[in-house]
Amino acid sequence: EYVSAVKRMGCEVLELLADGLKIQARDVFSKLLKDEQSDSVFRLNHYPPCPENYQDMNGRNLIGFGEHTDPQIISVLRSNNTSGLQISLRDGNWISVPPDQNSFFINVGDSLQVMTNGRFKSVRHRVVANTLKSRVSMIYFGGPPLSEKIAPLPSLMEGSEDSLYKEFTWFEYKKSAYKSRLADNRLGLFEKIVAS
Ligand SMILES: O=C(O)CCC(=O)C(=O)O
Ligand SMILES: [Fe+2]
Repeated sequence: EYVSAVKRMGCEVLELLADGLKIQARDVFSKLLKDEQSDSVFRLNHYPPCPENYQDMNGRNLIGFGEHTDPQIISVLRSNNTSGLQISLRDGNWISVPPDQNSFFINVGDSLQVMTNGRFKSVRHRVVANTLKSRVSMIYFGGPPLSEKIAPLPSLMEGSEDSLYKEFTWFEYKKSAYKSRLADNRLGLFEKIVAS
C-alpha cells in the first residue's frame, strides 16, 4: 500500500543520510519511524486554482499553504504536475520547486536538524496557489514516538562540539508547535544562546 511504500522510502533515505554522516548504526533515524509508537502522519492537500483577479494587493498569487518548516524527522512528498511549492533560500528569496508527478520530494524536518546538530537543515517552504490548475499533494511525515528525546546524536558530538539545542521530547515540541503560528520559527524556542 502507498503509505508503507513511502515510509520504506523515507527510512531508506534516512539510512543513507546516516551512512553519509559516518554513523555506525545506520538505523539511528529510521528506527524511530519503524517504531510501533512512531508519531507519523499522512496528509493529502488539495489546492483549487485561484484566478489572477484573486491576487493580493501587490499582485502576488494567493498562498495555498503558509510558510513553515516541517516539524518531524523527514517528509516524503509527491504531487501532481501543478506548480506551487516553493522553498526559501538563505537570502530570503523564494524559488519554485518544479512539479513532477513521477518524483518524490524529500524534506528534512526540524527533528532531523536537531538530531544532526544543524548539519541538515529543515528548509522553509510554502505553497502558492496556481492560477489555472489545481494542485494535489500527498505527504508522509515520519515522526518519532511522542516520548522520544530529540537531541543531537552522541556519536556526532564526540569532539568538542556543543549542542545547539535545549533538550526536549517530541511531545514537548509538538505541543509548543501547536501553540505557535505556522510561520513562527518554532525551533527558535529550543535553540541555545551560545556565548561567543
Ligand atoms: O502541498 C505541498 O506541496 C506542500 C504542503 C506542505 O508543506 C505540508 O503539508 O507540510
Ligand atoms: Fe510542509
